[in-house]
Amino acid sequence: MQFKFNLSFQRYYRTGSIHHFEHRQLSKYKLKCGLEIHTQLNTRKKLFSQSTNDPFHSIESPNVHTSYFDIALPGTQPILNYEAVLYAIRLSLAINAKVNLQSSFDRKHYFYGDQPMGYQITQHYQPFATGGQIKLNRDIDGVDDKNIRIIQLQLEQDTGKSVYRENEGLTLIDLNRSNVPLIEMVTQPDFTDVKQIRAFIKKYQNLVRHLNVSTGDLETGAMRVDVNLSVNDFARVELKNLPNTSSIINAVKFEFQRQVQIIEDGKGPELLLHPETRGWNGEATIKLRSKETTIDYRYMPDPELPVISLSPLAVEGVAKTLPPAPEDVIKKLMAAPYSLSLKDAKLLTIKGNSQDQMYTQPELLKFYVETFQCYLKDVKKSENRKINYKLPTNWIIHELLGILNKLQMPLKELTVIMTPENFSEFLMLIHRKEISNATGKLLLFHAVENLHNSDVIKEQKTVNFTSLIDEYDLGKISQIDDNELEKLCQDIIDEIKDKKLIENIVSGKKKNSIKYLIGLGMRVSQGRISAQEFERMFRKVLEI
Ligand SMILES: Nc1ncnc2c1ncn2[C@@H]1O[C@H](COP(=O)(O)OP(=O)(O)OP(=O)(O)O)[C@@H](O)[C@H]1O
Ligand SMILES: [Mg+2]
Ligand SMILES: [Mg+2]
Repeated sequence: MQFKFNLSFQRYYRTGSIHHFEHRQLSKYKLKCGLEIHTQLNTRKKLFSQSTNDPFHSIESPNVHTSYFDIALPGTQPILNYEAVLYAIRLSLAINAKVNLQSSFDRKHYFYGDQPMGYQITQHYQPFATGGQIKLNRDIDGVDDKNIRIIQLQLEQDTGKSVYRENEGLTLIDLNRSNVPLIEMVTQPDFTDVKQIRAFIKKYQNLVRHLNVSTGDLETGAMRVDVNLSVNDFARVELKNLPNTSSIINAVKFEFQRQVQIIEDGKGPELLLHPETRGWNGEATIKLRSKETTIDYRYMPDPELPVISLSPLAVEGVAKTLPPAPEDVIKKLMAAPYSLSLKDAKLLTIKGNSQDQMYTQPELLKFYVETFQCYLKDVKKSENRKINYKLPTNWIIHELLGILNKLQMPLKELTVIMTPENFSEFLMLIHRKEISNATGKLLLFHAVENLHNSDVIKEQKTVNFTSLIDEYDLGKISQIDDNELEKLCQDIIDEIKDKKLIENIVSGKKKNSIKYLIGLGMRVSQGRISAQEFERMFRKVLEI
């Protein structure tokens, strides 16, 4: 039956008739979803041992970050890592959850090869924090305003990893991940469509990165999302092992349709009465286990771990160190005087993928804000008082970061010698039209590259752009003689071997190829003559 249904679903889907289906029928079907999100904390040590918390070396070097406790040698006992407790307070406060001053650990029993103790230490009866919410916001998250309530947060251990070598009939066990601290955050079933789920995951991911409690990466498994889903209040189905956002979204879409179809066929009472757990094979959700085979975890308080007893002062202390929420920073940047676009404001606030960045968001934001303030002051002193709000972002986000990436130079290193005052000096050269954009790009690149390769950094002298312009001979030829420019364009045309190209430009067959000529001109003139000037002159010379 199941299989038959899947085929008919595929047919619906592929022929596109799903749209009719949606309009005609779907309003009758109410989706209800709740999420459980597991996040690895990036503390230095593991949750209950002194091993290094570094779960991502498994393939090259399995089982290197393991203590006797992590591999469950009999007689070893857990000792709580307080850093994890501080991280948990941070995250709880950031989502307005109530930190419980007393919380405790419980054992959740199940048998699995990568779970050597035979149970996982979690918080079942008295979780770490309760309540709270995350608000989805139309202007920032791109979905209608919606409040997602949080049920609770609990601290728990991660398990080890099983590596299956099916053709050899082997399962290898790697315990580097065993006992890595996790926070499980559980939401109320408040989600009513898939866009809210996508926005929420992104927002929560941004938050844990912003708070510096986790890398938040889904690809590495540092963040793992389980989705609980029901339709019209039939039993909830839990979707597990969803490796990335697109599988989460596709699995939810599929599962919703599957349940709708079952209800349509009148089989809801028969098939959707019992909770079940399903996985995702890339095309369909597949049954992993049903209620009947659900394990009885035999939860019991862990007798080896005392209750976590927090003083209200500890919680207040952490509260004082919390950075402003990302969306407050974004709103501020989008308002005057910065007036940034949502995209640029996000870039300055929200950490992207955690790997290989030459800067942290707070460093970048500080540099931007300070440069912006200097630029405002400098503009007030200049003749042209019209503020170009985009100038600081364009040059910092779009140009400077590109250069730093190319040179693999950290922003921190650069800002010692290229201060916000210096950078504003550079922006003013463009503001006053003393140099063109193209020259600006060259100048900035040379300046950063030189600093990168020289001893200036050690001497900690700051950069002086005005003298660099002379040094590199980059002054803009603002009053270029038309005859000279004409000769330059003629020379460029004469030197082109591909005469067909010129013919095609003239005949209009390949109009756009004139850009190639302009590019050559810009290169020859080192960007000191503008593209518009070149275009005008090439057209004149070629008589088009
Ligand atoms: N009717 C429902 N439809 C959809 N989701 C639901 C429904 N009822 C509860 N949920 C969601 O199911 C999730 C229950 O998670 P919780 O961690 O409490 O229990 P669990 O899944 O049984 O335990 P485990 O941690 O072992 O997976 C919550 O996210 C909740 O919002
Ligand atoms: Mg669950
Ligand atoms: Mg759970």
